[in-house]
Amino acid sequence: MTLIQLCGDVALEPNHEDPESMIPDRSSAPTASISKDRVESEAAGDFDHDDCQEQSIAQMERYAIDKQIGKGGMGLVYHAYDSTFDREVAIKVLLKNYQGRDEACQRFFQEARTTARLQHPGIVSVYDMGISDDGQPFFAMKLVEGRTLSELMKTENKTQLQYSRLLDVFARVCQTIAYAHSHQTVHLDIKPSNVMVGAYGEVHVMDWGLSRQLGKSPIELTPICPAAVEHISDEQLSMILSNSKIIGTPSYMAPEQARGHHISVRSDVFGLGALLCEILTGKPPYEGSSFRRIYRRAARGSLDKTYQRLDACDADPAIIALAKRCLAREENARPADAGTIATQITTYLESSKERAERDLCRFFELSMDLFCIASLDGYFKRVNSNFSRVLGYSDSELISKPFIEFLHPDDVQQTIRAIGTLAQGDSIAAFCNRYRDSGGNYRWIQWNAKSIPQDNTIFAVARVVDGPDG
Ligand SMILES: Nc1ncnc2c1ncn2[C@@H]1O[C@H](COP(=O)(O)OP(=O)(O)OP(=O)(O)O)[C@@H](O)[C@H]1O
Repeated sequence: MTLIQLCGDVALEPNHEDPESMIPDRSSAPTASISKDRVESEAAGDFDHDDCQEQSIAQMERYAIDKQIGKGGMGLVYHAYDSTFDREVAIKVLLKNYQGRDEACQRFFQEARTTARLQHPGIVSVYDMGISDDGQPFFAMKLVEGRTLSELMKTENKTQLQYSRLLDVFARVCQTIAYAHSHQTVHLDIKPSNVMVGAYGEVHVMDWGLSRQLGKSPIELTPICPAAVEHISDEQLSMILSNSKIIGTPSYMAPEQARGHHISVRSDVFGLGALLCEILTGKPPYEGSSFRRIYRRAARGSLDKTYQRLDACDADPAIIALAKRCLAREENARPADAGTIATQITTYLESSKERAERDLCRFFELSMDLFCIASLDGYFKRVNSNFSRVLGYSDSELISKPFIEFLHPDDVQQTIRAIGTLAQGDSIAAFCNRYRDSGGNYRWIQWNAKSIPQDNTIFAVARVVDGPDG
């Protein structure tokens, strides 16, 4: 039975109405499974993920396998110890069901080679590849100790601080993809589960298994006839996509990538927009109760609801506009490449930090109070101009000596006790001591302070009072 008719260069007209309404009721349709969540070209097939429960890898001479730490569309990832270099590594092993399939093996090693060729702090280093002692294709790479962006987004609540942290992660992803674009490589599967944030804040773009090397022109695929995917099962759709060499994850896919027209750097630009959309709204551009529904939305570029969702979120309009530009249905309406987005988001983040700093300084200047940031080991790190006005010293004089040197000798012990209280994480309120001014006179100063012990930092606000009782 012929399931599909592949046609020539057919474009799907984006449906600006609710795409769900056009889909016959197939409430019994299976929901997207892991293997179908991502569309793969050569290796797609009858893989059963339950089988990987039974897959293990024998210990190797160089690598001592510890435990499984991840599972992806093509492989299992293990934590291991590399005895040659005395270090921990991650080892990815091709899933058992793909072993013995030449194309799948080639693609697996191609992933290792591409990742190794791209040398950038945002891409894990590949150390080794080969066949394990028990005959399984594997490659060894830097072990990233951290969490995926999708895990981070689930746990982070969206305070302003965490939101700007996620935007920082996004900027780093853009820089990494920009580097890949400058080496004519497109990733084609940008999504939160393919971004890992390490324990020290390092950001890695993972899973270059679907990446492609671009020539001078975009890579042409085999376009899918829209009618072919209207009334078919998820399994049939998987097969059609596989035959058309369509690759990616439908929830995050550019329309031209999903339709099988072609792929270019602007397909990755859409992927970056999809990542930004999930950071801003908590959801990817396309949602649906089944793989088929999500795929159809992607192929049609049914983005009206996505744009509405973005408009309704409480992010800065400049960032919403950037996300919408990246998610433009028409490729030419998107930013030219990841480098352009990296510049825009970095400029935005720097200017918002500068703005926040400027606003803060204006408040400091308006106030008659003394503001300072100090360290728990007894030095001012930063003081506002009121310190100089009140005490007559320059900022550098105040910062260069332990603050205890300015104190009245009778106030030293109780000040040390107050710092002890702050070091425990407790605040102090209306604490008074005397500071010597540049003329040798002592001024009573009343402090309110709190600390962040893990940052070794005290934040304090003070004012001159007539005596300990004000
Ligand atoms: N170098 C690494 N260090 C630590 N953990 C890793 C490393 N590489 C992968 N992992 C973990 O293994 C999981 C599976 O990774 P993998 O690249 O095989 O697939 P994936 O990107 O999650 O899935 P898919 O291939 O289906 O898109 C990751 O989500 C991550 O948690």
